[in-house]
Amino acid sequence: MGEVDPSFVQAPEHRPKSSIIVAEGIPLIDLTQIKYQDQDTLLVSDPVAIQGLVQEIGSACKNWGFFQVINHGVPLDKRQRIQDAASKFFSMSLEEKLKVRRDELNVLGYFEAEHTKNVKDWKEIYDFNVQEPTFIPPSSDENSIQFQWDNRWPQNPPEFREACRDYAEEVEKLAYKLMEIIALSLGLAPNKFRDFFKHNTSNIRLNHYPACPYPHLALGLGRHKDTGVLTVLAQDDVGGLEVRRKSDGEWIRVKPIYNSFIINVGDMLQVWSNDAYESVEHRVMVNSEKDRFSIPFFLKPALYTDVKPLEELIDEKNPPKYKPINWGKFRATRLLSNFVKSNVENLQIYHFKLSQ
Ligand SMILES: O=C(O)CCC(=O)C(=O)O
Ligand SMILES: [Fe+2]
Repeated sequence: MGEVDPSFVQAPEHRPKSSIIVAEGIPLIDLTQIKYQDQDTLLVSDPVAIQGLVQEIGSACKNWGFFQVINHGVPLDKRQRIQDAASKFFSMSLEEKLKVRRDELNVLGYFEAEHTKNVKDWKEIYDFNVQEPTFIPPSSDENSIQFQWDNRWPQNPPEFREACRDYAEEVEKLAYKLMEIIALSLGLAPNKFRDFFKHNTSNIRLNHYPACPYPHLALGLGRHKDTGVLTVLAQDDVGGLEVRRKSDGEWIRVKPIYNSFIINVGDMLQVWSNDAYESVEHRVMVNSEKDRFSIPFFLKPALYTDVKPLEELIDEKNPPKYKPINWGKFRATRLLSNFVKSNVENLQIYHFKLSQ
């Protein structure tokens, strides 16, 4: 088996425990009621009809920051096609995959050296943006780095690009439906968030966690919070995702449920909601026998968006907890720190907290 490369080894306090808590787990929510809605028509022609669902999703966002959905309306064949394409892509030679490798300037494509909290993850990934081309606002800062946001499509497998695009279209619709419900759950107009996504920077990531001989030392993905607004994650049947339970800080394993999606609140929704909903830490265990694949869709606003607590949610008793965060700058700073391994913590939303 040989020695493990030390760059993968987690500090003892962050290593996986030998006992797994499955417990109650994150809430499971049935979306049958909104399954057939199109994203162009508001759901709330009859808000009373979906009141129960709004409440369920609101409590899940508040108490867990995570939930799982079934009967979500994303066609299974499109999910299967992207899963197959991902598996074929990752099974190609490293040389082939490196042709579309991400670097300091090209932020999309293949990457096999990601560090989370400065420890290397046991995984390889492929990122693409959902909106092509990504809308880049003119920069007012001459010194800012001009990243390349163009998708870097591999030549093989030939069906890759189409499978990615078809799936993205469906999962994006689901994300917008969920954002309407989330708006309602915060007492906002259902279309409150819509304009933020006109020039969105949402992306999809294909994750491949190869079987790992050191499951007690390494993690597939170290503990982190998602920076965007909302994540819609498809995981396969291997399992390994753990969520930090808000009530007591325990790591709870998310049990795979066939054809379900895992939804979680991202940092930007935490800021918009002025901490009503929090972005929760999660991490991924590796498996010593099986490879695991997962596909998160990260809903993200336009680069020019200044994210700040929404006016409707603040008043004298509940003053804003954050200074405005320019999404483009926040993202650029994080991209730079993710690329180089450094010993300082990368930029987090609490750096923008206002003292109360
Ligand atoms: O693979 C998973 O289950 C989670 C992936 C994840 O958290 C991420 O890519 O941000
Ligand atoms: Fe994540």
